[in-house]
Amino acid sequence: TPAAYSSPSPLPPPGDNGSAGVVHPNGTVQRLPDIVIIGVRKGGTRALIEMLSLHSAVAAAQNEVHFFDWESHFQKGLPWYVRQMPYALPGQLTVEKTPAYFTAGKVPGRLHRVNPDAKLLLILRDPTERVLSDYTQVSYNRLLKHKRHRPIEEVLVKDGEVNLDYKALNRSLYHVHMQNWLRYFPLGSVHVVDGDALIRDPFPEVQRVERFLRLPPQIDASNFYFNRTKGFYCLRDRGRERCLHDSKGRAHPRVAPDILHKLYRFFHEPNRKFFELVGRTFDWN
Ligand SMILES: Nc1ncnc2c1ncn2[C@@H]1O[C@H](COP(=O)(O)OS(=O)(=O)O)[C@@H](OP(=O)(O)O)[C@H]1O
Repeated sequence: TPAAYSSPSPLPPPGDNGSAGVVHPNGTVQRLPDIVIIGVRKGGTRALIEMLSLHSAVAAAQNEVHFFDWESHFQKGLPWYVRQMPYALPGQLTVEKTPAYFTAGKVPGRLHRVNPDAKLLLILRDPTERVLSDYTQVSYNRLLKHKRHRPIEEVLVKDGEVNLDYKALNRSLYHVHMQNWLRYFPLGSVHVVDGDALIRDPFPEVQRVERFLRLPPQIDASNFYFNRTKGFYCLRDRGRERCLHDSKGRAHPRVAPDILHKLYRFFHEPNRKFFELVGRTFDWN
């Protein structure tokens, strides 16, 4: 009832997510997501949600919703969140992706209160590669706004050491953020997608996601084809071919080998901690 949302907290009391759906005359329903792609920023979240949308039992939100991490959105309350969701057919699972969720401290607790049974997809890349991708995106946006951007070496290193003040570096400390998620969600609720593998050969990774979500296997090898111009796999959906937007798959800056090695070394211990947390290793530098 609307009164429930006029309380100081934008969320109803725990266990009450009765707001959960808006049913439309055509039989579709907008409801809280069953699946949330929580990140990581630049991990391949767009590719993942597009690939998952190939499945007929998945309805995906088009835009990043930023409900749990942006206060201005969060204050609008659950009914607003639900209205950002796609129109799902009966039997379809709803999914949204907001890459910033993974590294935003308040998100796991908030999401857990709304849907403790949510299935979480986390797509990760080699942490160094992710930093370079993050840097590339930020400098590209600054360039568009005619703002100055600092050369990569200047942001990565300070007084000869890895610059811990650089925010993009923190976002690649996967164990720190994962620990925060595991305070609220059991490991079994999180499936980690190997973002580097998804770039090289998406189909097996997508099959693993299908299995985790207990979806009947439906996505097929023929849904993917390598586009040599783009240099990435693109999608074939009922005969129609499409690649991701040009903002996906940008060239990264060249970094001096000694700095690159410093970064690899820096991430070695955090990576080990992450592998321990999730009981699995990844092929990172
Ligand atoms: N098939 C396919 N086509 C194009 N791009 C692909 C694909 N699969 C994964 N990727 C990688 O996705 C990276 C962008 O990640 P995100 O979508 O998570 O970025 S964002 O956080 O939403 O901005 C993007 O990072 P960059 O290469 O650094 O641009 C891509 O490497």
